[in-house]
Amino acid sequence: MDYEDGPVLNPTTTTTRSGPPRSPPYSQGDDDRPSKFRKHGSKLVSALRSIRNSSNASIAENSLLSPPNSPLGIGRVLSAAFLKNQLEPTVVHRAQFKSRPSVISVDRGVIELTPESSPSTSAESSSNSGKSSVPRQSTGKTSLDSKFSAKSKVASQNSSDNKKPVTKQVTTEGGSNENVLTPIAEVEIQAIVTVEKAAAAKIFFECHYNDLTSRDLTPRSIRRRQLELALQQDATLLPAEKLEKKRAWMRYETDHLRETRVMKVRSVNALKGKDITGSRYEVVKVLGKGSFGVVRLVREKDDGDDHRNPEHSKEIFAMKVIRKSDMLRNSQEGHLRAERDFLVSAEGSQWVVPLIASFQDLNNLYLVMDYMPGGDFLGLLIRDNVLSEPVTKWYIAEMILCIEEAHALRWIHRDVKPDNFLISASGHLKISDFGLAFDGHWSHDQAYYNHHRYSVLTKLGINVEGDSIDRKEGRTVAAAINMANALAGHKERHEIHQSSYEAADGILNWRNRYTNRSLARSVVGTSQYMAPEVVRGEHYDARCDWWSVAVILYECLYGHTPFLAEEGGRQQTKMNILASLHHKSTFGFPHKPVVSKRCQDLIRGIIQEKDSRLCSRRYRMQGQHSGSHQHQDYAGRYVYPHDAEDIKAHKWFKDIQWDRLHQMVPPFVPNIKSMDDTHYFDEEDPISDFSDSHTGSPATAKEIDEALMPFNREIQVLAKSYIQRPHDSLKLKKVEKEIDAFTMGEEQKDYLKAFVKHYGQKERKRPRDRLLRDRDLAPRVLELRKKGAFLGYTYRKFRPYHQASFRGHRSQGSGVSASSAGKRTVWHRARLSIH
Ligand SMILES: Nc1ncnc2c1ncn2[C@@H]1O[C@H](COP(=O)(O)OP(=O)(O)OP(=O)(O)O)[C@@H](O)[C@H]1O
Repeated sequence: MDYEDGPVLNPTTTTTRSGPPRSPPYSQGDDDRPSKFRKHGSKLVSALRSIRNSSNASIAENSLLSPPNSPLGIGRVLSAAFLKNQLEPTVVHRAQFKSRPSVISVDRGVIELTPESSPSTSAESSSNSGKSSVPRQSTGKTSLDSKFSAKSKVASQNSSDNKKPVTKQVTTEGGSNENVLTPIAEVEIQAIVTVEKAAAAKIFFECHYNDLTSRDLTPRSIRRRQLELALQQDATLLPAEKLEKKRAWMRYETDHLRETRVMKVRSVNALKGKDITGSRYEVVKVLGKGSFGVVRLVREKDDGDDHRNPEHSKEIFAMKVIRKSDMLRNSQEGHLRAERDFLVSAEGSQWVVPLIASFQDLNNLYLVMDYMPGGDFLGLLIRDNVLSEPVTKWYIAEMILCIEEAHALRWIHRDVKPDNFLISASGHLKISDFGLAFDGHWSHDQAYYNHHRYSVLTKLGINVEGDSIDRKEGRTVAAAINMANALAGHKERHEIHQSSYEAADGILNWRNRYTNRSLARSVVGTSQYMAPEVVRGEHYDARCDWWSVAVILYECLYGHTPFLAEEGGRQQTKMNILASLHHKSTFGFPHKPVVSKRCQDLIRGIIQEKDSRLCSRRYRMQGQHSGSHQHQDYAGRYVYPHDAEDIKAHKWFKDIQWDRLHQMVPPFVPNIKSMDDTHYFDEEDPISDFSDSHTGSPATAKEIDEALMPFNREIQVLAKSYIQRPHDSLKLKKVEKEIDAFTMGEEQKDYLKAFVKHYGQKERKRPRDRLLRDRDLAPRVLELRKKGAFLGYTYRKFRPYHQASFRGHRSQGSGVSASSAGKRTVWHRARLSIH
């Protein structure tokens, strides 16, 4: 998939570098310090206190944070507080805080305070007291700017003692003074640590209260209504039986609440490294691999917790494991949150792969889903090359219903392609991979996360150096302008406006009202299936998903996609897409296989510019009706429910019974022998699990020598040289070719290849985020983000043990249970031929 080409994040204005050297904010006495800075100091501590308190109380994932009875009420109060926090600094009302609390103390277990009158390692405190053991000049160079601004960097290099530990006096909350040794470089890092933590706290609270206040009904109340409706309509039950069912339901709800709380506590423990949540699942096989990590087939381990439901613990699931560090380096937080949020909001849908749970530990995010044993639709296309028209029609019809389901929830998928439709045990399709799906909400926009972090750093005048390329680029005027523009864009999108505050009806909605339209232009998707408006980076809407369906329809019938360029790569493919609309020669139908005129007419109807594209006429009339924004997503894009009405009404689909499709037997039903049958996922080369690759501490020389013992010296030297250079997949292929040319047995060659893969370092992409490119800061910042960036990720699906009798009318779980597999009727053994 192609991810958004977002700006590479360079947080600080390079103008700081080229402009006159700033006075280091910490280098002057309190009286000289700009009031703006003082305010930020208390703001930071206030935010920090909230994160500290929150982590103590496990608020992040823990129900101890459970809001008071009236979420709307508390939401308003809290959001007003957030808003205020942006408009003016938070005041720390604590009588004993006569001085500005030190950011140094922030990362310690206890909040410590540095009185401005006390001597300190920081220039600020030394200048205040004049009693510091460190002379004023040298401490001046150790201010925040000393690391981050070019000029003071030179000064700091000249200072021989700027990295030496010096004595700092701190006052604890109890008021006692103590001397602490703090290296000066650490002071600088601590400031960034504080900003990171404050940002994580703000992001968590804003997302949490947005979630609570943005919906009228809780999932629990929806479930209760569904139950009451079902019981009301069931004339076969006696009143006493209905009462018993209600009581049973209450017990399930109580169990669900408790188990959700347990999961959240486990996630909090896992973040502290006390529990490896993923290890509660036994890995059966690796099903697939993507840009994110891996999808594994897993079996829940029987940990003895669940005595009431012995069946429950034996279930098989597909678990998507997403490595946090890769995603953070690639600035994918917005996408990851979007994927999880979409799957949560699609609970109960029969056309979306059901999410069972989501959680995290220190290194990974986990999405546990129903296992789709039939593999993905691409696998089916690969096996059969071309499909007949009736079979194609069936699958395209199901794809249409899948996409309509996402649109009904006001989400655009943006990456519709055969690999993203999975085949369930019963043979029906379900749509998956919402990694690029978007509803335009601010919490799914990466710029929101960047803004929270970098706006404070910029205000504090902290200039992050980044890597050598940043340092080189930082000197060019163009880079400075780019940077200023990128920051201005984020600011506009995510900073609160005074007027919006005054006019606010629901304060937590302010970001959505001010969301920049540019959000609706990001170029994402897989090029072959991309609609022309997406390729051009124009404002697009849900109609882009229908274009992709027409491309798949063509592919099913002809065995290849219409615009794929054999030479020229992605760029040429995109050119072909654009050219197809103007030059008939670039888009036509091959003579073979023979395809009906009706079908070709349908494809032609959809392969059109969006304004004349076949789907729903409502798009053409958009904005003409009052209240039409009810069909717009948060970024202002139009997404209508049931928006394939014109496609469904096309003559080619005349014989499709749209309402009954999900009850009918599909043309291909997976032939599965057991509930963990994975033969539809079998690959020639087994997919390696990322936990197999060497990611921990580097192997010792002894380990490497031992691994190479079976080879002669010449091969040993060569093999060692291979693992010294970091490799990407291209380089690895080259190395493997070289190994193939060795005169040795095939087994030995395979061993050597495995050796290089295992011990060799993977070449890392340059992180998009400048903080994560800075050699000194990156490890610390990454660790913090791994802990704090995904708070609130935990989710557990409501699954009463005897679901069948209570299942809501939309729900159609297709999970494959070990003990129930034999009894299920959905396991149609007869595999129909699809030729
Ligand atoms: N619920 C599931 N059941 C069975 N297999 C699954 C399931 N979810 C994912 N897979 C397999 O894992 C593969 C990768 O999953 P997914 O599409 O979510 O990853 P991705 O990296 O986001 O994909 P891409 O990089 O192609 O966009 C799928 O193509 C499919 O083969």
